[in-house]
Amino acid sequence: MYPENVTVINHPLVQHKISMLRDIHTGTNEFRRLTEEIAMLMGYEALRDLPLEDVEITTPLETCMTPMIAGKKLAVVPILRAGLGMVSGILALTPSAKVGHIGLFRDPETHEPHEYYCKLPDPIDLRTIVVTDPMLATGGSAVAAVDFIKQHGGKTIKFMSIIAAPEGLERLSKAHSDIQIYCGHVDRQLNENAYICPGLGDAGDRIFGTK
Ligand SMILES: O=P(O)(O)OC[C@H]1O[C@H](OP(=O)(O)OP(=O)(O)O)[C@H](O)[C@@H]1O
Ligand SMILES: O=c1cc[nH]c(=O)[nH]1
Ligand SMILES: [Mg+2]
Repeated sequence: MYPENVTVINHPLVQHKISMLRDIHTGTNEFRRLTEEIAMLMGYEALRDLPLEDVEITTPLETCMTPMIAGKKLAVVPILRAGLGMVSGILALTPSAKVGHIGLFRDPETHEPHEYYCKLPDPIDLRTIVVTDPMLATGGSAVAAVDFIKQHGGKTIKFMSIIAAPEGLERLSKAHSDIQIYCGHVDRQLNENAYICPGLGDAGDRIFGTK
């Protein structure tokens, strides 16, 4: 039903929390908490292919070889602002991950993304990079962020969004068929202002309490 590089994480806990996130009555505090929890649950799934290596551990009874995550080369890269809300959820799983930032805002008229900040951890080419943004609408911001990471040398990229529009999902998966895309729910469509319907409104504003 979706392109090969797309995974919809339809776990009941994720679906339940997304429904709470959508609710117009969900205030900033709860919205932040839910965004963090959903990111953690999605991260559990999105990171299931992290490489393991056997290391020697001494238990109270004996010494054994037992698996641990190989290397420590993970980077979480939120798309500012809204992607920031997902970072703590991923870091709860991988506390040693480095964090980069890509600042993009969408022009309200043209819906084209504009970059205003970029800082990525070195060596970016050796890291698994998890890009976070709760909303994948037209896909313009996601495509621009992944373009940018690739220009800086990034190779292994996973994109995580909580809600995706079919239009954005198609655009991102076509533009970057070599990355893995994870989303919590695929909504019906974009409206004339390129907002996702039914969606949840403006994720950045709801996370940070701005309007
Ligand atoms: O798929 P697109 O059509 O590009 O739209 C999605 C982008 O729009 C929102 O950011 P916004 O521009 O509102 O910035 P903000 O996070 O600072 O609020 C959202 O967080 C995505 O980054
Ligand atoms: O529905 C949308 C679309 C873009 N950005 C948002 O925050 N929400
Ligand atoms: Mg916004």
